[in-house]
Amino acid sequence: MCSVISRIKPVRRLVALERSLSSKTEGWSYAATQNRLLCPGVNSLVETLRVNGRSYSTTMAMTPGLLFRQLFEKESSTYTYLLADKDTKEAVIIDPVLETIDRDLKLVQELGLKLIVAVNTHCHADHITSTGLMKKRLPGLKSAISKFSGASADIHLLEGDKIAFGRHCLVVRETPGHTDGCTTLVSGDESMAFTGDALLIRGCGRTDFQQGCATRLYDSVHQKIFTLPEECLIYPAHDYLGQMVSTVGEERKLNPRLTKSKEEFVDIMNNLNLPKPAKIDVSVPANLVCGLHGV
Ligand SMILES: N[C@@H](CCC(=O)N[C@@H](CSS)C(=O)NCC(=O)O)C(=O)O
Repeated sequence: MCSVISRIKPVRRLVALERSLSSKTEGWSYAATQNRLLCPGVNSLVETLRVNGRSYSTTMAMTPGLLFRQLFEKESSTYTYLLADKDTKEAVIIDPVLETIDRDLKLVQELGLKLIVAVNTHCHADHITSTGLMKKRLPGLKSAISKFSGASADIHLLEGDKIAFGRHCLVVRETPGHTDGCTTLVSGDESMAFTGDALLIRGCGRTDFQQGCATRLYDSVHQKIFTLPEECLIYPAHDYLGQMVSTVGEERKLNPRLTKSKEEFVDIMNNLNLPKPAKIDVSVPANLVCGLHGV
């Protein structure tokens, strides 16, 4: 197993999480987030969250020592996320897109970061990942994706795996349903969840291709995402309406699909009648090999 990935038994995970939460510094603690006030309409660009009297943009990390950037690729409406330890400079990128590789690597370089893992939340059908090309440009960079994606990568992720960067980490939760290999990546303090296409803001990933299964997606979201703290920020892989962030509490209450019964959800998903993603026939084969096929 790669050294940046640690696999711990589920019973030990709680103990480890408790330890990491109790070691917070700068007068901030996970418990403190329980008191934070969410401004109304947290989705909007300019609104703020308040923690212990301090204001934060919804695109800033609230974990001390964590650098966080939300980046957008407009053709596929994909969000890429860059997270780094401010002290060690070790960084992880989530769902980078081929078209924006130069922008993303420039930012990494400008910020003096050392990118150690490029992770895909799943095998995307609508755009080509840049992880393969990034690996060519940054020797030492490791690619990661779920074992159940069927895609090649340096690291095949499983439930409970931890992707460590400096003193931070992302914990893998398997959330299949949009595809078999969908994962949600949760920050170690459970303040942020990168949900890929499993849960979108007021929506969810479609289930009509690539092993899609509406009942599986419903169970994944209810068991693996809606069980996170209600203040946990939701960062999806896409948004088609300009929304950038939500929370577990908001989606539990307001998601028009996932607040329904499982039977109603399946009916909604079976009747979306969406056109196929325009690039599906090139994206899927390419993403099965880190985005390098035919590129
Ligand atoms: N028009 C886009 C594809 C839009 C789309 O199908 N998005 C997917 C996620 S990317 S596979 C999805 O699950 N959408 C759910 C929804 O309710 O919109 C294109 O041609 O690429």
